[in-house]
Amino acid sequence: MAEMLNWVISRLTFWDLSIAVLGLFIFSCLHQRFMKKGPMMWPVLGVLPTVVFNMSDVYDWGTRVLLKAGGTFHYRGMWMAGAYGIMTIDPSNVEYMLKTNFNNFPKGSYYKERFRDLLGDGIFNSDDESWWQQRQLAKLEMHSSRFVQHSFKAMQDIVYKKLLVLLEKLAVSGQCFDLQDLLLRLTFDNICTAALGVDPGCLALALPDVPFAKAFEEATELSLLRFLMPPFVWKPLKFFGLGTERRLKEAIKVVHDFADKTVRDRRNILGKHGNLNDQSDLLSRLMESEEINKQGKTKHFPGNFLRDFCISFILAGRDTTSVALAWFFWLVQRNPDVESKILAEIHETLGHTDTRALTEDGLKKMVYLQAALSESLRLYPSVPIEMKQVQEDDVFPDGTRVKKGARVFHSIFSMGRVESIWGKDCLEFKPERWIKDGKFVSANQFKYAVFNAGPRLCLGKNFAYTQMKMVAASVLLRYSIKVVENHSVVPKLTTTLYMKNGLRVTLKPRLVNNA
Ligand code: HEM
Repeated sequence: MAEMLNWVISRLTFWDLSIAVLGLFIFSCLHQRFMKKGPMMWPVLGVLPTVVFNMSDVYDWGTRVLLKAGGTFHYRGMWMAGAYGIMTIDPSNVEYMLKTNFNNFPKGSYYKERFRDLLGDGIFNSDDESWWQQRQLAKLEMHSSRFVQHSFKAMQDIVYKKLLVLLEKLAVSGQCFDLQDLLLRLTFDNICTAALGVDPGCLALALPDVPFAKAFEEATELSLLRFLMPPFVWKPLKFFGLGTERRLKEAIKVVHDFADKTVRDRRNILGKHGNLNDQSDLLSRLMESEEINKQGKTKHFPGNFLRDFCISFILAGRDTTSVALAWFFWLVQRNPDVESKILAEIHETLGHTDTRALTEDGLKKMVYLQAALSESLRLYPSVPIEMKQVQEDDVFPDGTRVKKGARVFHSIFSMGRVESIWGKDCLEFKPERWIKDGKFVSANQFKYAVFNAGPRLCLGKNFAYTQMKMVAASVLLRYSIKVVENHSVVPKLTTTLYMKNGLRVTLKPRLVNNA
């Protein structure tokens, strides 16, 4: 037998070997293509080439593949890169991961390692005890009537004193502009005011480049780049301070310096006045909540706690509502019947008030607007895909097995387009699906995971709805929005669902008294 094998090997040529390897390659591709569920996995390169081929329409392609695979598939990344796991849109799997067996699906080291330089151990980048403590603190402060009133007042100021003034100028000039960019500026100013008590001024009339905002954006984008690069590339770049890692370090320094200075200045004010009674932002509230020990000395939060806490908070609330509003305005102008119903509801709510200013109670009454915003987020969720890392081997409710260290993705974008969840009209923009007997009816968290679900449910959900309703109603009441002809509206491939080319629009004032 051994002699025969030697005889065969001695006669093999280079071409024989090449043909054998090619045959094996084709066999493995065909086996994968026809015998397994999910996207095509290539030998050595895993799912990578398939994703690259479908990059131009990656979200819709992903939805098609997930539906064809019955809701869940296994994937694997490049050989030796250690990337493997599953992708799912099965609500029972999502519930299992986000609630039932929550502790086995943390954010995990893969995510945290890439964001640690920017976010430290802030709430958005922590698990276990550290996350839980920050969550309790944030919940307490954010749900206090003081914070709610302060943030509402801040929203009113930003909308009436800045956004509407700017829109008036743009409407009069008839100029075409990027509405998404304005909304991003608005929410950045708003979240910084709520978190730090500082308005960076991005939405000023001249639309300036604000170094802190620019650095924040760059630091986020460059941290995300670490998810696309293998560690053996970004880690040496970081060590030697080269390329993108050098730029990341510089951007993070600007962000941290700004936040550190804000914390220092606030401490000085607290030291001088003994209280921060006239400040209702999150940072001031946290500082005032620091314990005072028996000797009358303050026990400060450790290290960079306050800075990391606020930066995480800004990251969480920065672009999510602005991109949601951009998709909402785009969908509304394509659906004039929806627009008419929203307008009718705004007029009904405002009644005969002279100021045409929206109150908190007024916004709460706007059920149809709430439905239209929820519907828009269903089709275009601000966070399209979420990821968790498996702690210990586990089995999902649909029978899928996952190994320790695997990464589990759930596609919120695809879940919003599943017939078995939303019905045959799942691809249509229909706010009515959220209303029953004149009341807004929420969807099951695990089918509509737009704000996450379970113990890590988004802490800013109420804040976000109030902000979105305030902006949407104030703008639609005064202007009809026209998207520039032939402007291509497509999603950008990143962790937040930006419009890749922005939203180029012109404004037409409505024929009413714009007080
Ligand atoms: C349309 C707007 C928003 C959407 C769709 C949204 C969605 C989400 C999602 C999907 C998560 C989970 C992220 C993760 O764990 O990786 C999350 C977490 C969070 N969100 Fe929001 N968010 C929105 C607005 C906001 C706003 C305005 C704020 C702040 C005022 C905020 C504060 C937070 C915080 C602090 C967390 C972390 C919660 C935790 O880990 O316990 N969000 N949000």
